[in-house]
Amino acid sequence: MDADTTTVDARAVDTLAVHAGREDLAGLGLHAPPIDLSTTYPSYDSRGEAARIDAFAATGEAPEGPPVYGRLGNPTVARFETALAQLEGTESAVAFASGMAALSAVLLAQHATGRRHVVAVRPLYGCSDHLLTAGLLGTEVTWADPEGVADALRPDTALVMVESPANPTLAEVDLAALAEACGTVPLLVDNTFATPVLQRPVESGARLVLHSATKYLGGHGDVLGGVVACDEAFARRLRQIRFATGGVLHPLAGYLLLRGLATLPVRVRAASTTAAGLAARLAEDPRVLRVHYPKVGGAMVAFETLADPHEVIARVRLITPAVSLGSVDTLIQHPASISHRIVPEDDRTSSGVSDRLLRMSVGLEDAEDLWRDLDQALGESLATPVPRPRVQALDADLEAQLTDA
Ligand code: MET
Repeated sequence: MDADTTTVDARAVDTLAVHAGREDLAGLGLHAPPIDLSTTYPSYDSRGEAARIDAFAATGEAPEGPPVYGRLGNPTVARFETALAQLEGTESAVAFASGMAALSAVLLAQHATGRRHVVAVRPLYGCSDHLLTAGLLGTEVTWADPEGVADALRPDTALVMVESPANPTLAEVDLAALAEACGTVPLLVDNTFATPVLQRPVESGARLVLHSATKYLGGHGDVLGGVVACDEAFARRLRQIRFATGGVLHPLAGYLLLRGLATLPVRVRAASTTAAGLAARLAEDPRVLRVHYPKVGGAMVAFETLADPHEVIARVRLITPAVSLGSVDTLIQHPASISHRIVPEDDRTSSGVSDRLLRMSVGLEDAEDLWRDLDQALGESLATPVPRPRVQALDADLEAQLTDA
């Protein structure tokens, strides 16, 4: 693509979201990006193909021209990668079949250097926690508070990993301070919840930015994907891992993700406005113990109720009772039962994922309609009001009192 990078660098996120990855379309006489479903790419020049395979194996650089075979790359997926890299402010991005495939590729790339130690900050999405804790890819993990990361680093530390805002508590980390504490160890920030509309972690010193593209990037609950935005040197290693292990993003998914990016800023801002309003109303509600809403904003709200959280889930009628997030419809789920079920109970609760916590992904519905549904789902007012902090992180003492009661 012939993008003028000086101009592109100066463009606002709203403009990039609409135009990035599509720079060549007018020249091709196209409006919608073409979908290339090829698994293989014919060539009468086997010597040339051998050279291209050798070059890819040696460098991981995306092949010029047709990619030989679908596992080396795909032009439709490449458009999404180009666009996401521009939105995150990185040189490159490498897309995968899911967020977990993307995280696995980062771990494999680092472990291939002989370093298997990872320092991570809880909470993380339950399956990310599980992948590190269970050592399925040979990882040895040390869990640390953000302030303890520097002390947890070892000569064989391959990676520091954090989510901010974190899934599901929406806890935030000072990314610039954390990046400083990491020194030369790469910092991976899962930016799924904030999206590049609200936060660009590389500007704070992160080397790797992870997304479950299934969520806000896709935005409509109809595509699974993952992506790592990073410098080109790391992207080359990720492409080699992707080629060898096969966790590729399907071209149709690439098309849908590029299409989703175009509306990302308007979706995120609209849903964030509604989410902030709902968080404020929940914080004033006597049936709600605690509300978690991040300073960076966003469309995720977490809260704890005195009512049985399973009953609240059972009573929603407009809100969709489902795991996942980032869709146009509002979703609610109980992390201790679903998204974080696989994390051992003690680890879950000690990282703030209480059994009372509900996590809501606010969509694009009317705010009053959503409030009416939440209001009826929360049930009758309590006979005995409980003293309640407002919007803040978990209060361990109060939680203990409630558990004992
Ligand atoms: C399979 S459970 C979780 C899916 C998604 N990562 C979420 O947090 O909702």
